[in-house]
Amino acid sequence: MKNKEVMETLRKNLIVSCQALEDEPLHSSFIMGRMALAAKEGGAIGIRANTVADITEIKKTVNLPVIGIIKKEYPDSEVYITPTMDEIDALVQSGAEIIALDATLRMRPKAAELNEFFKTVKEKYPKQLFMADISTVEEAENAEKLKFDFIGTTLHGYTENTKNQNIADNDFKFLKDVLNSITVPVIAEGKIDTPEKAKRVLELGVFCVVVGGAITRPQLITKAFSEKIKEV
Ligand SMILES: CC(=O)N[C@H](C=O)[C@@H](O)[C@H](O)[C@H](O)COP(=O)(O)O
Repeated sequence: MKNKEVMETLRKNLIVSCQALEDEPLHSSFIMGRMALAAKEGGAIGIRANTVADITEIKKTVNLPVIGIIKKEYPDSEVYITPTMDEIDALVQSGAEIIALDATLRMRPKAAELNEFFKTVKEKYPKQLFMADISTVEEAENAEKLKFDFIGTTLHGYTENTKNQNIADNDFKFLKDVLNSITVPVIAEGKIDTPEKAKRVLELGVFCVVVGGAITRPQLITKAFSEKIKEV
């Protein structure tokens, strides 16, 4: 699929994140492939996935554009979503239409800084689409300057600066601030856990929306039920 086609396909649509880490009950590339198929049957137009193994299985199972990431922890950095060139190289090989990476201003492994790192990435892979996973408006503005193709709110609430914050707070105030600050397509991602929230972020003007756990992490879905009934 050409980049222009990918953009057109995803516009105003739903992407489902199909991820299960090693310590999760559904950890299995086969299962992630079936999750992607279920997502497609339900109307998803794209898939977000972690690891080359999962992406390969998903691409065998459904013909949908993929946002690929590799989550990898390094001892010298808090950055874990596609932190280094090793993960970028592997994702390019996997054929992921879009590669997402941590675009916070935190130090990357081996004391690398985002701006220098991403310049090198773009020089190496000028035709690849990239998504910036950010947590603050400042990071969104920086990612726009770096010429990322998409900016996602993925890490809002997951960094030291933003912990305890939720994208839906104050009728999506953070998201509105991001949308007012940049012109690059914004992808709403992270804790969009109801169909109503997905609709609301599209009304506010995001390019498309990614939903993960609320669709593909049954242990979290179950927890929401089991905790609710305890209120009785
Ligand atoms: C913070 C982080 O590591 N987020 C990850 C990024 O890929 C995934 O674990 C999330 O499931 C994904 O962003 C979708 O979000 P939610 O599952 O809340 O709909």
